[in-house]
Amino acid sequence: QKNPHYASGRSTMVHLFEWKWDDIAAECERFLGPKKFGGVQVSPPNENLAIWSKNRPWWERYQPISYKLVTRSGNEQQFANMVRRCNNAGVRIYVDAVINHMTGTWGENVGTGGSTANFNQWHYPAVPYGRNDFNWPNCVISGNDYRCCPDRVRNCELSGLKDLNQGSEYVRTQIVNYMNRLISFGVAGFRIDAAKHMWPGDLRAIYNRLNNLNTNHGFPSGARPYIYQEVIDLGGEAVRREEYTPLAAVTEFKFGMELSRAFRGGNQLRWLSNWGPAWGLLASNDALTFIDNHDNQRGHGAGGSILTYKQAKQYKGAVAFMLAHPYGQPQLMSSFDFRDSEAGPPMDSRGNIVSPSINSDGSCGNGWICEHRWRQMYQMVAFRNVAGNNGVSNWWDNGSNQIAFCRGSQAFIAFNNDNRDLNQNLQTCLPAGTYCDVISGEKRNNRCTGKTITVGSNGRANIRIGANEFDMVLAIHRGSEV
Ligand SMILES: O=C(/C=C/c1ccc(O)c(O)c1)N[C@@H](Cc1ccc(O)cc1)C(=O)NCCCOc1c(-c2ccc(O)c(O)c2)oc2cc(O)cc(O)c2c1=O
Ligand SMILES: [Ca+2]
Repeated sequence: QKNPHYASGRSTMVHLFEWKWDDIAAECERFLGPKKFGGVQVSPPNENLAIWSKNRPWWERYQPISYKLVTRSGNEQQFANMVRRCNNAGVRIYVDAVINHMTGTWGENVGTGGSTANFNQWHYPAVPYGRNDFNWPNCVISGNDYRCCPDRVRNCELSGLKDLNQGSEYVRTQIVNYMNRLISFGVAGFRIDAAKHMWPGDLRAIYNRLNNLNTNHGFPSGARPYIYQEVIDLGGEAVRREEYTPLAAVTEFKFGMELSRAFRGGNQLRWLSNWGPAWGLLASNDALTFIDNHDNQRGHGAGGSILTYKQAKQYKGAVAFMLAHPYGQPQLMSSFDFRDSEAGPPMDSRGNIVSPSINSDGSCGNGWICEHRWRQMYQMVAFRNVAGNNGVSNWWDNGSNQIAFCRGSQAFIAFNNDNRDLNQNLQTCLPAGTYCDVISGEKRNNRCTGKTITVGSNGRANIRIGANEFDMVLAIHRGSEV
Protein backbone atom coordinates (compact mmCIF):
# COMPACT_ATOMS: atom_id res chain seq x y z
CA GLN A 1 0.00 0.00 0.00
CA LYS A 2 1.27 3.48 -0.76
CA ASN A 3 -0.39 5.79 1.75
CA PRO A 4 1.97 7.42 4.29
CA HIS A 5 -0.94 7.91 6.74
CA TYR A 6 -0.15 11.59 7.27
CA ALA A 7 -2.57 13.49 9.52
CA SER A 8 -5.10 15.43 7.42
CA GLY A 9 -3.81 18.48 5.54
CA ARG A 10 -0.16 17.33 5.66
CA SER A 11 1.91 16.15 2.70
CA THR A 12 5.69 16.22 3.23
CA MET A 13 8.23 14.33 5.32
CA VAL A 14 11.68 15.54 6.41
CA HIS A 15 14.75 13.34 6.96
CA LEU A 16 16.25 14.52 10.26
CA PHE A 17 19.53 12.73 9.51
CA GLU A 18 21.46 11.73 12.67
CA TRP A 19 19.19 13.74 15.00
CA LYS A 20 18.75 12.46 18.59
CA TRP A 21 15.33 11.20 19.66
CA ASP A 22 14.81 13.86 22.36
CA ASP A 23 15.66 16.61 19.85
CA ILE A 24 13.26 15.18 17.24
CA ALA A 25 10.47 15.06 19.85
CA ALA A 26 11.11 18.72 20.70
CA GLU A 27 11.25 19.66 17.00
CA CYS A 28 7.88 17.94 16.39
CA GLU A 29 6.25 20.00 19.15
CA ARG A 30 7.93 23.38 18.55
CA PHE A 31 8.20 23.41 14.72
CA LEU A 32 7.12 20.42 12.57
CA GLY A 33 3.66 20.13 14.15
CA PRO A 34 2.80 23.85 13.95
CA LYS A 35 4.29 24.12 10.39
CA LYS A 36 2.21 21.11 9.30
CA PHE A 37 4.97 18.73 8.24
CA GLY A 38 3.63 15.22 7.65
CA GLY A 39 6.41 13.10 9.08
CA VAL A 40 10.06 12.51 9.96
CA GLN A 41 12.44 9.84 8.68
CA VAL A 42 14.78 8.96 11.53
CA SER A 43 18.25 7.40 11.32
CA PRO A 44 18.51 3.65 12.01
CA PRO A 45 17.47 3.11 15.68
CA ASN A 46 19.11 -0.34 16.03
CA GLU A 47 22.52 -0.83 17.64
CA ASN A 48 25.36 -0.24 15.17
CA LEU A 49 29.11 -0.80 15.22
CA ALA A 50 31.00 2.14 16.79
CA ILE A 51 33.81 2.78 14.29
CA TRP A 52 36.26 4.92 16.26
CA SER A 53 39.10 4.14 13.83
CA LYS A 54 37.27 6.27 11.23
CA ASN A 55 36.24 8.92 13.79
CA ARG A 56 32.64 7.75 13.92
CA PRO A 57 31.70 8.11 10.20
CA TRP A 58 28.05 8.69 9.24
CA TRP A 59 27.88 5.27 7.56
CA GLU A 60 28.57 3.39 10.80
CA ARG A 61 24.83 3.58 11.44
CA TYR A 62 24.41 1.27 8.44
CA GLN A 63 26.48 -1.48 10.09
CA PRO A 64 24.12 -3.30 12.47
CA ILE A 65 25.44 -5.15 15.52
CA SER A 66 21.97 -6.05 16.90
CA TYR A 67 18.31 -4.97 16.89
CA LYS A 68 18.56 -3.42 20.35
CA LEU A 69 17.28 0.16 20.27
CA VAL A 70 20.46 1.80 21.56
CA THR A 71 22.37 4.24 19.32
CA ARG A 72 23.95 7.67 19.63
CA SER A 73 20.45 9.04 18.98
CA GLY A 74 19.13 7.53 22.19
CA ASN A 75 17.71 4.42 23.85
CA GLU A 76 14.43 2.53 23.60
CA GLN A 77 12.63 4.67 26.15
CA GLN A 78 13.68 7.88 24.37
CA PHE A 79 12.63 6.37 21.03
CA ALA A 80 9.15 5.46 22.31
CA ASN A 81 8.82 8.91 23.88
CA MET A 82 9.73 10.59 20.57
CA VAL A 83 7.13 8.59 18.61
CA ARG A 84 4.41 9.39 21.14
CA ARG A 85 5.20 13.13 21.25
CA CYS A 86 5.48 13.42 17.45
CA ASN A 87 2.23 11.54 16.81
CA ASN A 88 0.54 13.81 19.36
CA ALA A 89 1.84 16.79 17.34
CA GLY A 90 0.40 15.31 14.11
CA VAL A 91 3.85 14.24 12.84
CA ARG A 92 4.48 10.62 11.79
CA ILE A 93 7.72 8.67 12.30
CA TYR A 94 9.33 6.47 9.59
CA VAL A 95 12.22 4.20 10.53
CA ASP A 96 15.29 3.58 8.35
CA ALA A 97 15.42 -0.25 8.52
CA VAL A 98 18.84 -1.79 7.81
CA ILE A 99 17.94 -5.45 7.30
CA ASN A 100 20.06 -6.56 4.31
CA HIS A 101 23.28 -7.00 6.27
CA MET A 102 25.21 -6.71 9.51
CA THR A 103 28.72 -5.21 9.79
CA GLY A 104 31.85 -5.20 7.67
CA THR A 105 35.14 -6.50 9.16
CA TRP A 106 36.78 -3.82 11.29
CA GLY A 107 39.42 -3.61 14.00
CA GLU A 108 36.91 -2.72 16.71
CA ASN A 109 33.88 -4.90 17.44
CA VAL A 110 31.76 -3.06 20.03
CA GLY A 111 28.29 -1.67 19.27
CA THR A 112 26.63 1.57 20.43
CA GLY A 113 24.83 -0.50 23.11
CA GLY A 114 27.95 -2.31 24.30
CA SER A 115 27.22 -5.55 22.41
CA THR A 116 30.15 -7.33 20.76
CA ALA A 117 30.42 -9.60 17.74
CA ASN A 118 32.97 -11.72 15.90
CA PHE A 119 32.65 -10.73 12.24
CA ASN A 120 35.06 -13.34 10.90
CA GLN A 121 32.85 -16.04 12.44
CA TRP A 122 29.66 -14.28 11.30
CA HIS A 123 28.83 -14.39 15.03
CA TYR A 124 26.42 -11.69 16.33
CA PRO A 125 25.38 -13.00 19.79
CA ALA A 126 23.28 -9.93 20.67
CA VAL A 127 20.65 -10.88 18.04
CA PRO A 128 21.68 -13.84 17.95
CA TYR A 129 22.85 -14.53 14.41
CA GLY A 130 25.33 -17.28 13.47
CA ARG A 131 27.02 -18.62 10.38
CA ASN A 132 23.97 -20.29 8.80
CA ASP A 133 21.93 -17.06 8.92
CA PHE A 134 24.14 -15.56 6.21
CA ASN A 135 24.43 -16.23 2.49
CA TRP A 136 26.88 -18.95 1.40
CA PRO A 137 29.25 -19.34 -0.37
CA ASN A 138 30.78 -16.08 0.83
CA CYS A 139 31.27 -13.58 -2.02
CA VAL A 140 31.56 -9.81 -2.44
CA ILE A 141 29.60 -7.78 -5.02
CA SER A 142 31.94 -6.34 -7.67
CA GLY A 143 31.20 -3.31 -9.85
CA ASN A 144 30.41 -5.47 -12.87
CA ASP A 145 27.88 -7.55 -10.91
CA TYR A 146 25.50 -4.59 -10.88
CA ARG A 147 25.23 -4.88 -14.65
CA CYS A 148 25.36 -8.62 -15.21
CA CYS A 149 24.27 -10.61 -12.20
CA PRO A 150 21.12 -10.01 -10.15
CA ASP A 151 21.83 -13.14 -8.06
CA ARG A 152 25.20 -11.78 -6.93
CA VAL A 153 23.71 -8.34 -6.20
CA ARG A 154 21.32 -10.06 -3.76
CA ASN A 155 23.40 -12.95 -2.39
CA CYS A 156 26.89 -11.44 -2.15
CA GLU A 157 28.21 -8.88 0.31
CA LEU A 158 27.58 -5.19 -0.41
CA SER A 159 30.86 -3.35 0.24
CA GLY A 160 32.02 -6.28 2.34
CA LEU A 161 29.06 -6.14 4.74
CA LYS A 162 28.01 -9.56 6.09
CA ASP A 163 25.00 -10.52 3.94
CA LEU A 164 21.96 -11.96 5.75
CA ASN A 165 19.85 -14.69 4.16
CA GLN A 166 16.30 -13.31 4.23
CA GLY A 167 15.14 -16.65 2.79
CA SER A 168 15.77 -18.23 6.20
CA GLU A 169 12.69 -18.52 8.45
CA TYR A 170 14.81 -17.69 11.47
CA VAL A 171 16.25 -14.52 9.89
CA ARG A 172 12.78 -13.41 8.73
CA THR A 173 11.50 -13.88 12.29
CA GLN A 174 14.29 -11.76 13.77
CA ILE A 175 13.65 -8.98 11.23
CA VAL A 176 9.85 -9.12 11.61
CA ASN A 177 10.07 -9.07 15.41
CA TYR A 178 12.34 -6.00 15.23
CA MET A 179 9.98 -4.14 12.88
CA ASN A 180 6.83 -5.17 14.79
CA ARG A 181 8.33 -3.83 17.99
CA LEU A 182 8.78 -0.45 16.27
CA ILE A 183 5.17 -0.64 15.00
CA SER A 184 4.01 -1.26 18.58
CA PHE A 185 5.68 2.05 19.58
CA GLY A 186 3.52 3.84 16.98
CA VAL A 187 5.74 4.30 13.92
CA ALA A 188 3.91 4.82 10.58
CA GLY A 189 6.31 2.93 8.29
CA PHE A 190 9.79 2.12 7.09
CA ARG A 191 12.53 3.00 4.64
CA ILE A 192 14.00 -0.34 3.52
CA ASP A 193 17.73 0.35 3.17
CA ALA A 194 19.58 -1.45 0.33
CA ALA A 195 16.36 -3.13 -0.87
CA LYS A 196 18.05 -3.75 -4.24
CA HIS A 197 20.25 -6.25 -2.40
CA MET A 198 17.36 -8.40 -1.19
CA TRP A 199 15.00 -10.66 -3.14
CA PRO A 200 11.51 -9.17 -3.73
CA GLY A 201 9.96 -12.49 -2.71
CA ASP A 202 11.74 -12.43 0.65
CA LEU A 203 10.72 -8.80 1.22
CA ARG A 204 7.10 -9.63 0.40
CA ALA A 205 7.13 -12.42 3.00
CA ILE A 206 8.56 -10.03 5.60
CA TYR A 207 6.12 -7.18 4.81
CA ASN A 208 3.15 -9.59 5.00
CA ARG A 209 4.07 -10.49 8.58
CA LEU A 210 4.18 -6.88 9.78
CA ASN A 211 1.37 -5.89 12.12
CA ASN A 212 -1.18 -3.20 11.34
CA LEU A 213 -0.32 0.23 12.68
CA ASN A 214 -1.04 0.90 16.33
CA THR A 215 -4.54 2.42 16.65
CA ASN A 216 -3.52 4.00 19.98
CA HIS A 217 -1.44 6.45 17.91
CA GLY A 218 -4.26 7.82 15.78
CA PHE A 219 -4.06 5.36 12.89
CA PRO A 220 -7.31 3.91 11.49
CA SER A 221 -7.81 0.22 12.29
CA GLY A 222 -6.33 -2.06 9.63
CA ALA A 223 -3.82 0.61 8.52
CA ARG A 224 -0.78 -1.00 6.88
CA PRO A 225 2.74 0.42 7.38
CA TYR A 226 3.91 2.84 4.67
CA ILE A 227 7.02 1.27 3.16
CA TYR A 228 9.43 2.86 0.70
CA GLN A 229 12.30 0.76 -0.63
CA GLU A 230 15.75 2.15 -1.42
CA VAL A 231 16.51 0.91 -4.94
CA ILE A 232 19.30 2.94 -6.57
CA ASP A 233 18.56 2.37 -10.25
CA LEU A 234 19.46 5.05 -12.80
CA GLY A 235 19.15 2.49 -15.59
CA GLY A 236 21.70 0.05 -17.00
CA GLU A 237 21.69 -2.27 -13.98
CA ALA A 238 20.53 -5.90 -13.87
CA VAL A 239 18.19 -5.14 -10.96
CA ARG A 240 15.35 -2.75 -11.80
CA ARG A 241 13.04 -0.59 -9.71
CA GLU A 242 9.96 -2.17 -11.31
CA GLU A 243 10.73 -5.46 -9.50
CA TYR A 244 9.93 -3.70 -6.22
CA THR A 245 6.98 -1.42 -7.03
CA PRO A 246 4.39 -4.26 -6.75
CA LEU A 247 5.45 -4.60 -3.08
CA ALA A 248 5.66 -0.98 -1.89
CA ALA A 249 6.86 2.48 -2.90
CA VAL A 250 10.39 2.94 -4.25
CA THR A 251 12.94 5.76 -3.91
CA GLU A 252 13.01 7.49 -7.31
CA PHE A 253 16.68 8.55 -7.72
CA LYS A 254 16.06 9.81 -11.29
CA PHE A 255 13.88 12.55 -9.79
CA GLY A 256 16.66 14.32 -7.91
CA MET A 257 19.16 13.70 -10.70
CA GLU A 258 16.96 15.26 -13.42
CA LEU A 259 15.81 18.23 -11.30
CA SER A 260 19.42 18.90 -10.22
CA ARG A 261 20.42 18.94 -13.90
CA ALA A 262 17.51 21.25 -14.80
CA PHE A 263 18.10 23.75 -12.00
CA ARG A 264 21.87 23.73 -12.51
CA GLY A 265 21.10 24.91 -16.06
CA GLY A 266 21.81 21.64 -17.88
CA ASN A 267 18.18 21.42 -19.04
CA GLN A 268 15.81 24.31 -19.66
CA LEU A 269 12.96 24.55 -17.12
CA ARG A 270 10.43 24.73 -19.97
CA TRP A 271 10.96 20.98 -20.53
CA LEU A 272 9.41 20.35 -17.09
CA SER A 273 5.90 20.99 -18.53
CA ASN A 274 5.41 17.21 -18.77
CA TRP A 275 7.27 16.31 -15.55
CA GLY A 276 6.46 12.78 -14.37
CA PRO A 277 6.38 9.34 -16.02
CA ALA A 278 6.96 11.00 -19.43
CA TRP A 279 10.52 11.61 -18.10
CA GLY A 280 10.98 7.89 -17.38
CA LEU A 281 9.99 8.33 -13.73
CA LEU A 282 7.93 5.74 -11.86
CA ALA A 283 4.17 6.16 -11.53
CA SER A 284 3.51 9.01 -9.10
CA ASN A 285 1.95 6.73 -6.48
CA ASP A 286 5.00 4.43 -6.50
CA ALA A 287 7.61 7.17 -6.07
CA LEU A 288 9.28 8.45 -2.90
CA THR A 289 10.92 11.62 -4.21
CA PHE A 290 13.75 13.88 -3.05
CA ILE A 291 16.44 16.20 -4.47
CA ASP A 292 19.35 14.88 -2.38
CA ASN A 293 19.63 12.20 0.30
CA HIS A 294 22.14 11.37 3.04
CA ASP A 295 24.28 9.36 0.64
CA ASN A 296 24.28 11.20 -2.66
CA GLN A 297 24.59 14.68 -1.10
CA ARG A 298 28.19 13.59 -0.33
CA GLY A 299 28.95 12.83 -3.95
CA HIS A 300 28.76 9.08 -3.20
CA GLY A 301 26.05 6.95 -4.71
CA ALA A 302 23.70 7.81 -7.53
CA GLY A 303 23.58 10.81 -9.76
CA GLY A 304 26.91 12.65 -9.61
CA SER A 305 26.17 16.37 -9.41
CA ILE A 306 23.14 16.37 -7.12
CA LEU A 307 22.10 19.80 -5.80
CA THR A 308 22.51 20.26 -2.03
CA TYR A 309 22.25 23.09 0.51
CA LYS A 310 25.75 24.10 -0.64
CA GLN A 311 24.26 25.44 -3.92
CA ALA A 312 21.56 27.31 -1.99
CA LYS A 313 19.73 29.32 -4.71
CA GLN A 314 19.41 26.45 -7.21
CA TYR A 315 18.68 23.97 -4.42
CA LYS A 316 15.81 26.10 -3.10
CA GLY A 317 14.51 26.35 -6.67
CA ALA A 318 14.62 22.58 -7.17
CA VAL A 319 13.01 21.87 -3.78
CA ALA A 320 10.31 24.47 -4.50
CA PHE A 321 9.53 22.68 -7.76
CA MET A 322 9.45 19.29 -5.98
CA LEU A 323 6.96 20.64 -3.43
CA ALA A 324 4.89 22.68 -5.92
CA HIS A 325 4.39 19.82 -8.40
CA PRO A 326 1.89 17.07 -7.52
CA TYR A 327 4.17 14.20 -8.66
CA GLY A 328 5.39 11.71 -6.03
CA GLN A 329 5.67 11.59 -2.25
CA PRO A 330 8.39 14.15 -1.38
CA GLN A 331 11.04 13.98 1.32
CA LEU A 332 13.05 17.03 2.41
CA MET A 333 16.69 16.45 3.45
CA SER A 334 17.89 18.07 6.69
CA SER A 335 21.67 17.86 7.01
CA PHE A 336 24.62 18.59 9.21
CA ASP A 337 27.55 20.57 7.80
CA PHE A 338 29.97 17.91 6.56
CA ARG A 339 33.64 18.71 6.10
CA ASP A 340 34.42 15.52 4.21
CA SER A 341 32.29 12.78 2.68
CA GLU A 342 32.90 10.39 5.64
CA ALA A 343 32.30 12.83 8.53
CA GLY A 344 29.64 11.90 11.04
CA PRO A 345 27.36 14.33 12.92
CA PRO A 346 28.69 17.10 15.18
CA MET A 347 30.01 15.37 18.31
CA ASP A 348 31.69 16.25 21.61
CA SER A 349 35.08 15.02 22.88
CA ARG A 350 33.50 11.76 24.13
CA GLY A 351 31.79 10.98 20.83
CA ASN A 352 28.27 12.01 21.83
CA ILE A 353 26.18 13.77 19.16
CA VAL A 354 25.77 17.50 19.88
CA SER A 355 22.16 18.81 19.74
CA PRO A 356 21.28 21.51 17.19
CA SER A 357 20.96 24.95 18.77
CA ILE A 358 18.04 27.12 17.59
CA ASN A 359 18.99 30.75 16.84
CA SER A 360 16.64 33.70 17.42
CA ASP A 361 15.85 33.82 13.68
CA GLY A 362 14.79 30.15 13.79
CA SER A 363 17.89 28.81 12.03
CA CYS A 364 20.10 26.11 13.56
CA GLY A 365 23.63 26.24 14.94
CA ASN A 366 26.21 23.79 16.34
CA GLY A 367 26.99 22.50 12.83
CA TRP A 368 23.43 21.60 11.82
CA ILE A 369 22.03 23.05 8.55
CA CYS A 370 18.31 22.49 9.22
CA GLU A 371 17.22 23.12 5.63
CA HIS A 372 13.65 22.43 6.82
CA ARG A 373 13.80 25.61 8.91
CA TRP A 374 14.70 27.83 5.92
CA ARG A 375 11.65 30.03 5.22
CA GLN A 376 11.67 29.09 1.51
CA MET A 377 11.35 25.39 2.54
CA TYR A 378 8.71 25.39 5.25
CA GLN A 379 6.64 27.90 3.25
CA MET A 380 6.64 25.49 0.30
CA VAL A 381 5.54 22.68 2.63
CA ALA A 382 2.52 24.86 3.44
CA PHE A 383 2.05 25.54 -0.32
CA ARG A 384 1.93 21.77 -1.00
CA ASN A 385 -0.59 21.27 1.79
CA VAL A 386 -2.87 24.00 0.35
CA ALA A 387 -2.52 22.68 -3.23
CA GLY A 388 -3.81 19.28 -2.06
CA ASN A 389 -4.58 16.94 -4.96
CA ASN A 390 -5.27 19.70 -7.49
CA GLY A 391 -3.46 19.15 -10.79
CA VAL A 392 -1.14 21.46 -12.71
CA SER A 393 -2.91 23.97 -14.98
CA ASN A 394 -2.17 27.17 -16.88
CA TRP A 395 1.46 26.21 -17.57
CA TRP A 396 3.39 29.19 -18.92
CA ASP A 397 6.99 29.43 -20.01
CA ASN A 398 9.15 31.85 -21.97
CA GLY A 399 10.67 29.12 -24.12
CA SER A 400 13.67 28.96 -21.86
CA ASN A 401 14.14 29.09 -18.09
CA GLN A 402 11.13 31.08 -16.93
CA ILE A 403 8.07 28.99 -16.01
CA ALA A 404 4.85 29.34 -14.01
CA PHE A 405 1.79 27.22 -13.24
CA CYS A 406 -1.34 26.94 -11.09
CA ARG A 407 -2.50 24.20 -8.76
CA GLY A 408 -6.27 24.30 -9.29
CA SER A 409 -7.59 27.58 -7.94
CA GLN A 410 -5.56 27.15 -4.74
CA ALA A 411 -2.00 28.14 -5.54
CA PHE A 412 0.33 29.73 -8.11
CA ILE A 413 4.10 29.60 -8.54
CA ALA A 414 6.66 31.16 -10.89
CA PHE A 415 10.38 30.44 -11.43
CA ASN A 416 13.09 32.49 -13.09
CA ASN A 417 16.33 30.60 -13.73
CA ASP A 418 17.21 32.80 -16.73
CA ASN A 419 19.85 35.52 -16.69
CA ARG A 420 17.23 38.13 -17.55
CA ASP A 421 14.36 39.48 -15.42
CA LEU A 422 10.94 37.86 -15.44
CA ASN A 423 8.29 40.58 -15.75
CA GLN A 424 5.00 39.23 -17.05
CA ASN A 425 1.26 39.57 -16.59
CA LEU A 426 0.20 36.00 -15.83
CA GLN A 427 -2.92 34.03 -14.93
CA THR A 428 -2.66 32.97 -11.24
CA CYS A 429 -6.01 31.08 -11.12
CA LEU A 430 -6.60 32.75 -7.71
CA PRO A 431 -9.55 34.94 -6.67
CA ALA A 432 -8.98 38.71 -6.83
CA GLY A 433 -7.05 40.03 -3.84
CA THR A 434 -3.70 41.05 -2.42
CA TYR A 435 -1.34 38.16 -1.72
CA CYS A 436 1.98 37.85 0.09
CA ASP A 437 4.77 36.10 -1.81
CA VAL A 438 5.65 33.25 0.58
CA ILE A 439 9.23 32.90 -0.72
CA SER A 440 10.59 36.48 -0.32
CA GLY A 441 8.73 36.86 2.97
CA GLU A 442 5.64 35.83 4.88
CA LYS A 443 2.33 37.22 6.14
CA ARG A 444 2.80 38.70 9.63
CA ASN A 445 0.16 40.77 11.46
CA ASN A 446 -1.76 40.78 8.16
CA ARG A 447 1.15 42.45 6.35
CA CYS A 448 3.61 41.03 3.80
CA THR A 449 7.24 41.09 4.93
CA GLY A 450 8.28 40.31 1.30
CA LYS A 451 6.69 41.00 -2.09
CA THR A 452 2.99 41.82 -2.39
CA ILE A 453 1.06 40.60 -5.46
CA THR A 454 -2.30 42.11 -6.51
CA VAL A 455 -4.56 39.66 -8.38
CA GLY A 456 -7.28 41.26 -10.55
CA SER A 457 -10.85 40.04 -10.99
CA ASN A 458 -9.68 38.10 -14.08
CA GLY A 459 -7.14 36.18 -11.94
CA ARG A 460 -4.20 37.86 -13.65
CA ALA A 461 -1.30 39.63 -11.89
CA ASN A 462 2.03 41.27 -12.70
CA ILE A 463 4.73 38.78 -11.71
CA ARG A 464 8.30 40.03 -11.30
CA ILE A 465 11.40 37.98 -10.42
CA GLY A 466 14.69 39.77 -11.09
CA ALA A 467 17.47 37.59 -12.52
CA ASN A 468 19.78 38.54 -9.65
CA GLU A 469 17.33 38.35 -6.76
CA PHE A 470 18.16 36.23 -3.73
CA ASP A 471 15.56 33.63 -4.76
CA MET A 472 14.38 32.51 -8.20
CA VAL A 473 10.85 31.61 -7.03
CA LEU A 474 7.62 33.56 -6.36
CA ALA A 475 4.67 31.68 -4.82
CA ILE A 476 1.19 32.71 -3.63
CA HIS A 477 -1.74 30.63 -2.43
CA ARG A 478 -5.07 30.74 -0.61
CA GLY A 479 -4.18 31.72 2.93
CA SER A 480 -1.33 34.04 1.95
CA GLU A 481 -3.71 36.88 1.09
CA VAL A 482 -3.88 39.97 3.31
O1 LIG B 1 29.46 5.07 1.15
C1 LIG B 1 29.25 4.29 2.04
C2 LIG B 1 27.85 4.00 2.49
C3 LIG B 1 26.89 4.26 1.60
C4 LIG B 1 25.46 4.11 1.90
C5 LIG B 1 24.98 3.86 3.18
C6 LIG B 1 23.61 3.74 3.38
C7 LIG B 1 22.72 3.87 2.32
O2 LIG B 1 21.38 3.79 2.49
C8 LIG B 1 23.25 4.11 1.02
O3 LIG B 1 22.38 4.22 -0.02
C9 LIG B 1 24.59 4.21 0.81
N1 LIG B 1 30.24 3.61 2.68
C10 LIG B 1 31.63 3.88 2.30
C11 LIG B 1 32.58 3.30 3.35
C12 LIG B 1 32.45 1.84 3.49
C13 LIG B 1 31.55 1.31 4.40
C14 LIG B 1 31.48 -0.04 4.63
C15 LIG B 1 32.35 -0.88 3.94
O4 LIG B 1 32.32 -2.22 4.18
C16 LIG B 1 33.24 -0.35 2.97
C17 LIG B 1 33.28 1.00 2.78
C18 LIG B 1 31.95 3.32 0.92
O5 LIG B 1 32.88 3.77 0.32
N2 LIG B 1 31.10 2.35 0.42
C19 LIG B 1 31.29 1.75 -0.91
C20 LIG B 1 30.47 2.57 -1.94
C21 LIG B 1 28.99 2.76 -1.46
O6 LIG B 1 28.34 1.45 -1.44
C22 LIG B 1 27.32 1.28 -0.50
C23 LIG B 1 25.99 1.22 -0.91
C24 LIG B 1 25.53 1.33 -2.28
C25 LIG B 1 25.97 2.33 -3.14
C26 LIG B 1 25.48 2.38 -4.46
C27 LIG B 1 24.56 1.44 -4.90
O7 LIG B 1 24.04 1.47 -6.17
C28 LIG B 1 24.12 0.46 -4.02
O8 LIG B 1 23.18 -0.42 -4.46
C29 LIG B 1 24.59 0.40 -2.72
O9 LIG B 1 24.96 1.01 -0.01
C30 LIG B 1 25.22 0.84 1.32
C31 LIG B 1 24.13 0.60 2.18
C32 LIG B 1 24.38 0.43 3.53
O10 LIG B 1 23.35 0.22 4.38
C33 LIG B 1 25.69 0.44 4.04
C34 LIG B 1 26.76 0.67 3.17
O11 LIG B 1 28.03 0.70 3.65
C35 LIG B 1 26.55 0.85 1.79
C36 LIG B 1 27.64 1.08 0.85
O12 LIG B 1 28.83 1.08 1.28
CA1 LIG C 1 21.70 -9.31 0.33
